[in-house]
Amino acid sequence: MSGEKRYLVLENGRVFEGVGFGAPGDVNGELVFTTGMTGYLETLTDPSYHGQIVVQTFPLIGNYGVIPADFESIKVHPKAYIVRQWCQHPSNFRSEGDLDTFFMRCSLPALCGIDTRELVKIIREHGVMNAKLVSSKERLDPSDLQGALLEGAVAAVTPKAAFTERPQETKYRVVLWDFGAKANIARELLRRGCEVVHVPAGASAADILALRPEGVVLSNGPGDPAENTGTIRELQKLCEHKLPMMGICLGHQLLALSRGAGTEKLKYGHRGANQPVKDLQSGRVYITSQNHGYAVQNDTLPKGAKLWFCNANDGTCEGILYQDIPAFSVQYHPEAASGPLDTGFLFDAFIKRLEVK
Ligand SMILES: NC(=O)CC[C@H](N)C(=O)O
Repeated sequence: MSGEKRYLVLENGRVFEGVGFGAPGDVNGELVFTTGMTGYLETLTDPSYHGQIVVQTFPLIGNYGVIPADFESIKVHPKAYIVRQWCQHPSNFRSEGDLDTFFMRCSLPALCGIDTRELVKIIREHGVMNAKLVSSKERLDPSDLQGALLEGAVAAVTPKAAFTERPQETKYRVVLWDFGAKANIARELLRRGCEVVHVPAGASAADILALRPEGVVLSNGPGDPAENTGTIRELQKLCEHKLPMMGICLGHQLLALSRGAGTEKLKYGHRGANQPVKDLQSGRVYITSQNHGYAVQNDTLPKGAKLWFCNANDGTCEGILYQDIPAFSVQYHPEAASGPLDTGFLFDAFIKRLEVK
C-alpha cells in the first residue's frame, strides 16, 4: 500500500484529497458510481467498465477478499477504483488475498479515505464526467479532461480470435458475439447444453452464419454503442436470416440501433445490483443487476419492436421484444454476477426458441 496522498480531480475542477492504495500511476477516465453492496470482484473484472474510474457507494469494500473463481473475465478493467474504506484483513475461506496486494499485481491505482457520498451526489447532480487520479499537487489542473475518453472501447476488450467452450453434453450451438462478454453469460448457456462459440466484435454476418449456429447471443461491452458502426451493419444483415437472438446490455443497444432505433447517454447511468425493471406485459417488477451509461430511446423504437421492460425508477427502456424477427434483448444483466437471479428465466426463453427452430 502506497499510503501516499492522492488527488481525484473532476472535470469541473473539484478536487478530493485521499490516500492512495494499489498500484502507483496517474490515470484519467470517465467517473461512474455503482451502488452494489457486494460483488466488487465481478465489478472489477466486468469488461464493460473498461476506461472508467469506478466509485463504490457502499462505504466498506473488500471484506471477503479476492476470489478468482468469482471473476467475470481474466483482467481488471476500470482505470482506477475509489472506495471510502477498504478491508485490510478479509475473512473468507475462499479468499486468496486483500485488495491492495491484488491491485498492485494488476496495476490498478486506487483511492480511499474520501467522502464518497459527497462525490456521488456531485455525479448525480452534474451527471457523469471525466476525472483523473494523480499523486502530485502540480497536476490538479482539469483542463486535460475535456472530450470523450472512451473511443474504441470494444476493440480493447473483444477477443482477438474466435474460441469455443463446450458443455458436458452438447444440445445446441450458440454464437456469442463477444464485445467484452462477462463470463457468466457463457456459463448460463453451457449449463443449458449450449456449445458457445465466442466470435470477436469484428466478425461479419457471413462469418457467423458459416458456424451454423442455432442462435446468437449479443454480449455486453464498454463504450458508446453508436460508435460500433461496422458491427451494427453486420447485425442488420444477420437479422435477415431470422436466427433466434438474445441481446444483453451493449448487445441490446446494438440490436436496437441495427433495427433503426436511437440511443442516448443517460445523466449518470444505472450501475448496481438493485435496479427495478417492470415487465409491461405482466406488470411484474424484477430486481436486476445493471451497468450501463447509455439507453435505447423509447420514442425511437421501430415498427416490429415492442417495449417489453422499462426501468421502474426513470421509465427508460430496459428490454425489447421484436415481432418481425425472433429476437429479444434486455438492458440489464439476466446473468447477474453479481446480483439477483430474478431474470435468469430469459436464458430458458432463449433456449426454447432454439428448440422450436
Ligand atoms: N454493460 C454494458 O454492456 C454497457 C453498455 C454500454 N457500454 C453502456 O454503457 O450503456
